[in-house]
Amino acid sequence: MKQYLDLMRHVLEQGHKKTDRTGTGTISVFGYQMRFDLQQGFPLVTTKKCHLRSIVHELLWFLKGETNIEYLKANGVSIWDEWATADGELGPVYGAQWRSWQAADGRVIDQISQLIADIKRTPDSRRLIVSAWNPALLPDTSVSPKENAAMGKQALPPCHTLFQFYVNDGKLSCQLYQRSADIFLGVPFNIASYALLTLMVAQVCNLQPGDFVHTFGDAHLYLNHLEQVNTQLARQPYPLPQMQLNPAVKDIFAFTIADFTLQNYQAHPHIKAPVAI
Ligand SMILES: Nc1nc(=O)c2c([nH]1)NC[C@@H]1CN(c3ccc(C(=O)N[C@@H](CCC(=O)O)C(=O)O)cc3)CN21
Ligand SMILES: O=c1ccn([C@H]2C[C@H](O)[C@@H](COP(=O)(O)O)O2)c(=O)[nH]1
Repeated sequence: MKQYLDLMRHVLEQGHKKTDRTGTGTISVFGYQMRFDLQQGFPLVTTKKCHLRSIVHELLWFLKGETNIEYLKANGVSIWDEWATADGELGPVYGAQWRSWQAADGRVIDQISQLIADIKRTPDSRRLIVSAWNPALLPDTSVSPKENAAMGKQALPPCHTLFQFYVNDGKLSCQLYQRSADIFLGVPFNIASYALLTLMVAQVCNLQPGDFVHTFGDAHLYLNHLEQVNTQLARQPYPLPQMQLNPAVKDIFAFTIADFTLQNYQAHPHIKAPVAI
């Protein structure tokens, strides 16, 4: 995961100080790109131990189209707790936009089913896109994420905003545009999550995995993560692990946690950091 360490180093060296919504303060750059060849191993950060279970459950939860944290809590995943209402609601976040985008004419669009059908039917298409960015549902910035969720708005506007697939030579690649990226806490999750999604979509479309291209808008290191970042930069990455999917699954919505096996994951100890709310 040299790419990830290079991103951290780049932001430390080239970034500028910037205030932010959470009041924490960041060092930030605008615009950056990483590329992972998914044939070379599964891109899970090795310079700190990452909790793959949370990442897989979060992705399965998006794919179910759910926006209440009940499923996550039932599976011991707490990463969305701080933004949800007492009833567990987050408003119409990723799951809602991916699976049930409400069109002005009353149609409900399942972008994921549409995407799979389009990849199978027209792999050369340049329109293989899923958008989570829906201007009609953006939160009111004068109130908190929880208050927005309670009013039916998104608790947070989607950070992983839009992704596109590309088929070439029997291989499926995916590019994500992430408008805002918490490099220490969020990005290891985002890389692994989209790498996994690419493997899953490739399998159900009978394609081999290609590249995951990760493009950033505001990529930032929170000022209260800098010690953790330096600890990580002093560590040597290990070789990448491999991800095995149950080959019998041919429906993108049929995957369960038991269908994912991570092999040879060698990582340095976990590093704790506070999350900016
Ligand atoms: N500031 C901020 N950073 C984020 O990465 C982020 C948000 N806010 N808000 C919405 C989601 C929630 N995500 C999160 C939230 C918390 C962790 C986190 O605390 N990770 C710890 C523990 C992981 C676990 O419990 O499994 C870590 O060490 O990775 C990661 C991603 C990503 N997003
Ligand atoms: O998947 C995610 C979700 C969120 N983040 C980070 C990026 C920012 O640090 C915050 C969101 O705050 P905004 O003010 O809405 O940009 O969460 C992430 O890195 N990955």
